[in-house]
Amino acid sequence: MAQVELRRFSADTALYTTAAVFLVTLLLLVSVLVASLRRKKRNTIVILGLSGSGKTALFYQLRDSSLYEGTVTSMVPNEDTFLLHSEISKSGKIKPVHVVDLPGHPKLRPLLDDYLPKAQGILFMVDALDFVPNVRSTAEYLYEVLSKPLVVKRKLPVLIVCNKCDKVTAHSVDFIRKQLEKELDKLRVTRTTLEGSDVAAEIKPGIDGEPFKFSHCVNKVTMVETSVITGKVGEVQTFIREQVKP
Ligand SMILES: Nc1nc2c(ncn2[C@@H]2O[C@H](COP(=O)(O)OP(=O)(O)OP(=O)(O)O)[C@@H](O)[C@H]2O)c(=O)[nH]1
Ligand SMILES: [Mg+2]
Repeated sequence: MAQVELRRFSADTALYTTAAVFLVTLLLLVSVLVASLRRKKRNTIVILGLSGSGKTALFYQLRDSSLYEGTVTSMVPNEDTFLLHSEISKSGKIKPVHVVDLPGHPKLRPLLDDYLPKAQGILFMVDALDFVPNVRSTAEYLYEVLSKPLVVKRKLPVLIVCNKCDKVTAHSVDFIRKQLEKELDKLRVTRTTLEGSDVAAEIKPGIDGEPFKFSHCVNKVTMVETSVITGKVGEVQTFIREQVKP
């Protein structure tokens, strides 16, 4: 009788040990998988916008909190992987962000297609001071971005950064939003009547038959006001960290 009990006891122990080993192995496998998926997650933020809107100035403000006094238009992409300057004093392991500042020169626009596949979010900069004369070209560039199949299908978040708000004559976010929505609405009609392979590949942003609104886009499109020159870029940093988790 005692022998039967002993045998049952050792059988139970063997069963529990096997189950425990199996569970630990499973847990280990899951954590390795999660870690490798986290590592593969994109950490690139792309800064776009017309020439002179302040992309390079923002890049240096984010990286070094330094004032970029340059007046030279960029001719090559400016990129680096770094911790946002505002996070440097934080303890613990923080994931660095890869920031790419793409030149606004129209001839260099095709570079966009090399960088967008790596992007986790887009900062689209607008010069709020010199906005009215450039509204059409700003809307055209923004349309190009918002209608890219990659942007729509991957639901890439776009933050429209209305820069240079330190100047009293800078336009408000509300004004810029209304004007851009109006222009994008017109572009939806004219672009679809154009011939050409690029246009054919575009996905018309917004809801068909309704006036264009950023809130109708499949991807999240939001707007903020900044002054790169005075360091008022907090909402840009928040946006970056929403896309690239620390
Ligand atoms: N007042 C004011 N000026 C700014 C601000 N941000 C940038 N600037 C100025 O705007 C000008 C253009 O800035 P850049 O950063 O070179 O512009 P960019 O978008 O990189 O232009 P490209 O390289 O030609 O595409 C520079 O003279 C900056 O000093 C700002 O917040 N306020
Ligand atoms: Mg530049």
